[in-house]
Amino acid sequence: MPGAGPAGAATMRAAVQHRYGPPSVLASSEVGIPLPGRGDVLVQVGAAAVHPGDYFVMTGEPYVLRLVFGLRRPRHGIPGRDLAGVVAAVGKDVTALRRGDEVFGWSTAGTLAEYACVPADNLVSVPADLSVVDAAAVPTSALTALQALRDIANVRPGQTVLVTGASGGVGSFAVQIAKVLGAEVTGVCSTRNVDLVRSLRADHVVDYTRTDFTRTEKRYDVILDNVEAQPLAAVRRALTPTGTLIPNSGRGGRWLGPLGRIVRARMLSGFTRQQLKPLLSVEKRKDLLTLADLLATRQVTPVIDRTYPLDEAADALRYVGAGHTRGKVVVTV
Ligand SMILES: NC(=O)C1=CN([C@@H]2O[C@H](COP(=O)(O)OP(=O)(O)OC[C@H]3O[C@@H](n4cnc5c(N)ncnc54)[C@H](OP(=O)(O)O)[C@@H]3O)[C@@H](O)[C@H]2O)C=CC1
Repeated sequence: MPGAGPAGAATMRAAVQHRYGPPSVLASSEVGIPLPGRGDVLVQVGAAAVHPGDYFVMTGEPYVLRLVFGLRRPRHGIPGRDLAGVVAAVGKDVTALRRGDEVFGWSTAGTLAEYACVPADNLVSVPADLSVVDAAAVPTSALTALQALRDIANVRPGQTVLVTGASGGVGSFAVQIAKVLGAEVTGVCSTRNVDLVRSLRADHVVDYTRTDFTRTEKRYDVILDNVEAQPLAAVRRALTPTGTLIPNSGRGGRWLGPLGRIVRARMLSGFTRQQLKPLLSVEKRKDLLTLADLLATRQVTPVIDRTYPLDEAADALRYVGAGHTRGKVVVTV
């Protein structure tokens, strides 16, 4: 897009993949700057977070993902969903944002690049004093945690909530959001992350290398299981009689995986509707605004594990794919 890039450049740097595969399929390339449609915003990307979900989409495994993202090769050559940056240009119908605004939000793909085209409805203003890296870390993971705890589990003050993978991208937000909702929170993590999870205001921390939470006497009203290291039936033992378990390992695809497991568990293991609920999180602008408030008032603070420059996006995805991140991994552009 002539005029949008620096000195009117029409091309940009991006992490591009032409086929499914390991992180080495991602190559730093020069490509055309996308053109914003009528309701779109062209964002000059400052930072873009990467998720386990981005890793699965890059590899094209499990295969069922290819039904959505392209059968033979990825439909979107540039991966990446979450971003923060500055508005470089707006489409004809966009009135709420203007060139120069600092924004964060999500796209279906294409954020691992110098510029990304995003529907204006997917973006909100970055709260004052929040860095571009912190803002990019928020959208998908924090929205997932918020919707799981507030909307699906309907967490109420005084309830007991257990979060597995409490040191990870979703878990580190979930611990903080459960506290905001007034719950008594237990985070499950490894020894090296105990202090981190305590610093997120967890009331109790279970080190899974020493204690199996499914084998203690303690019972929880809500369990958000971001790891699914134990079978659902074992985790059910740790629920109160009216408790709710939300599995969220992302295994088998974002929606098909949880739905498949829940149908099987309900049919074969006698889980009730109340005991087991699928997490089908959907990005909503009003939830992003809620999160912007929580960030502005410092009730929620992103945890950043590592940042990588755009040219090393493959290394960022390799690291995320290994599954041991502490908070979020962000690519800076
Ligand atoms: N439904 C949705 O919309 C979304 C789903 N997801 C899914 O949620 C899952 C979690 O995502 P995310 O938080 O980003 O993942 P991360 O990779 O960021 O975090 C995983 C964390 O879990 C810890 N961990 C590993 N094994 C255990 C264990 N047995 N018990 C407790 N903690 C453990 C890891 O640390 P260590 O190994 O050091 O213990 C790491 O900190 C993913 O599978 C992802 O696909 C994510 C975003 C959206």
